[in-house]
Amino acid sequence: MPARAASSASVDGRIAPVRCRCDCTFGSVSIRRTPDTVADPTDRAGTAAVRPRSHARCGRWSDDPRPRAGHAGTVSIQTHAYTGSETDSGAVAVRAVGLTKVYGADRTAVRALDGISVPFAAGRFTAIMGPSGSGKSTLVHCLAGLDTATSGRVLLGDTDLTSLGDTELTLLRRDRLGFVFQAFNLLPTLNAEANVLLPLRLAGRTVDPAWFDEVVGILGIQDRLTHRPSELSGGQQQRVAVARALINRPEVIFADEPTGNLDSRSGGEVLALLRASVRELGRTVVMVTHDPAAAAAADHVVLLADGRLAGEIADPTVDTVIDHLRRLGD
Ligand SMILES: Nc1ncnc2c1ncn2[C@@H]1O[C@H](COP(=O)(O)OP(=O)(O)OP(=O)(O)O)[C@@H](O)[C@H]1O
Repeated sequence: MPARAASSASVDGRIAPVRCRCDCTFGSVSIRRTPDTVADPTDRAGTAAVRPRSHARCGRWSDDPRPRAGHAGTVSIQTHAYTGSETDSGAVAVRAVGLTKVYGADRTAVRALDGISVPFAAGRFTAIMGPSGSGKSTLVHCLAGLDTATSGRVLLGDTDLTSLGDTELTLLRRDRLGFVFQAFNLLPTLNAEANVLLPLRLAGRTVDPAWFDEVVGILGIQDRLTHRPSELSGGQQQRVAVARALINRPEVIFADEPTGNLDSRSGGEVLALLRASVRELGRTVVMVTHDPAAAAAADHVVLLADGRLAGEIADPTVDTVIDHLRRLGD
């Protein structure tokens, strides 16, 4: 099923109210690419001139007050922005509470996380940044149940991950989380469709064809579904990985340097798609990155230094991110 289109109007680069034909829960997205598109990761909305801001679940519409001139060559995603109650109410999707992680022991001990407490808002895109060795990957791995903390807690909604055994953690990761890694981590013997569907197959769940079509439509991989990873570009492989992360409608998608192996164009497209996952599909994304342009695609940046929280940036731009990193000595 192709993504449904939203009707729109744009006057002199200003956002005009639009009426959409969406009938899904969180709203749908229609992606239009012009032949000469060039991804612009600093385009925070990942949109062209018109970005309807809607309350997709109740059908209310409003103007985006900010003038938003079209970015030449931007990945053009015409959206129903997700402004659901989770975001509005400030609900937290996942939270670290006094989290400490020590690798090794005695003289070789490394305190990668040092009692860090930080919430990650539901329905938002948060980037984690900081100097090399500051604990970014360790934090994300602990939040995602891929690594166990030495002390402290990780709360996914009401679930305390640190109280779960290995089997429970495996099931939780499978059922409630999505992952996007720098190295794509696709299974080479499976085609793109089978890779996307893998989490559902492992869970013994059936596929919702409408959701599958919507996800692959958003990610623009409809015509690559029969290809194996070796037959796809890096950017296409990462699109498949994002689709796989979305297919089980996870509460949180964790991304560790998702653009690290991509050229700037493909990286920008993947960032726009992660934003679309948040704004159009109501997901929560937590992403580790070294790239200020990638961080500027997020709603919020959490800064780490020496395993501790070292600052936060609301509504980051490339300049504010670089400025904060400079002050951290990165
Ligand atoms: N398995 C491990 N065993 C021992 N020390 C580790 C291990 N993993 C990470 N560390 C150490 O923990 C600290 C934090 O590492 P981590 O990879 O989380 O940092 P990072 O901020 O993600 O770094 P980078 O930006 O370089 O990827 C570093 O000093 C690192 O050397």
